[in-house]
Amino acid sequence: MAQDQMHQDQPLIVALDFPDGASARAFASRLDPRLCRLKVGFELFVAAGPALVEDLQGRGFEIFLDLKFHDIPNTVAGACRAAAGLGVWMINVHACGGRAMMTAAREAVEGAAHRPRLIAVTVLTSMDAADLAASGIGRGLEEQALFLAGEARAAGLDGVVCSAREAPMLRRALGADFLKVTPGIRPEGSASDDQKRVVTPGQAMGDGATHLVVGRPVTRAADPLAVLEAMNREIAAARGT
Ligand SMILES: O=C(O)c1cc(=O)[nH]c(=O)n1[C@@H]1O[C@H](COP(=O)(O)O)[C@@H](O)[C@H]1O
Repeated sequence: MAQDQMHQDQPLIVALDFPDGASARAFASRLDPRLCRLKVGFELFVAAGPALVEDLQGRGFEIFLDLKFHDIPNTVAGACRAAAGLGVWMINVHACGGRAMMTAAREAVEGAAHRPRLIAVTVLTSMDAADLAASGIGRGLEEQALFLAGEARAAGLDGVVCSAREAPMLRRALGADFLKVTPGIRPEGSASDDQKRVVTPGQAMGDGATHLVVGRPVTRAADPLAVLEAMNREIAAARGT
């Protein structure tokens, strides 16, 4: 099966939050690219760099390079261009960097030979209303997520990272095609860890999430493949497929 065909309907993204390339490679060898994409974030990218991304892609995994760029437009555009050059499937920026920054990011990836999906982080799933207020934001949680998602859409981005709890509201406001990548996913009965807004895989899909990011429930599992298979079954049931 062509890689594109294999991946196009796969909503699960496993967060490879490991401290070094060796641990990430060892863990990835226990997974199957037909069951998930992989997310490489700050910790791993700083430790292991582009070579690891290329290695994982060589094993058939599509990569979400989660570096959450947030800087002046010119700097973010350059970072996005460099990330696109790695051939990754998806990259992201922080929506609170502003519309000009997001527009510069979008123009940079549009000019690249390989155009990754470009999405923006709205309100982190580790934050609740009190955290938002404490960081000086006057809007409520949902209002802020909706505002930032609207800014991302106005800048021409493909979607947002948001809590699945906000997905129904964002689907109503911005449509089903605007990507809603939702971390804070926890299968029934698993620990919330530091996530304050958690949702089960089935519930997230039912609520309009297009992709689910899940880390520790898979990376700390005794049998990660079994957890992925169970999550994929739950997703298929929620989609009615
Ligand atoms: O951008 C992200 O991926 C992200 C945004 C957000 O609001 N919340 C959030 O948890 N994440 C990422 O999603 C992953 C969640 O991991 P677990 O909490 O272990 O499932 C981590 O890699 C986070 O960096």
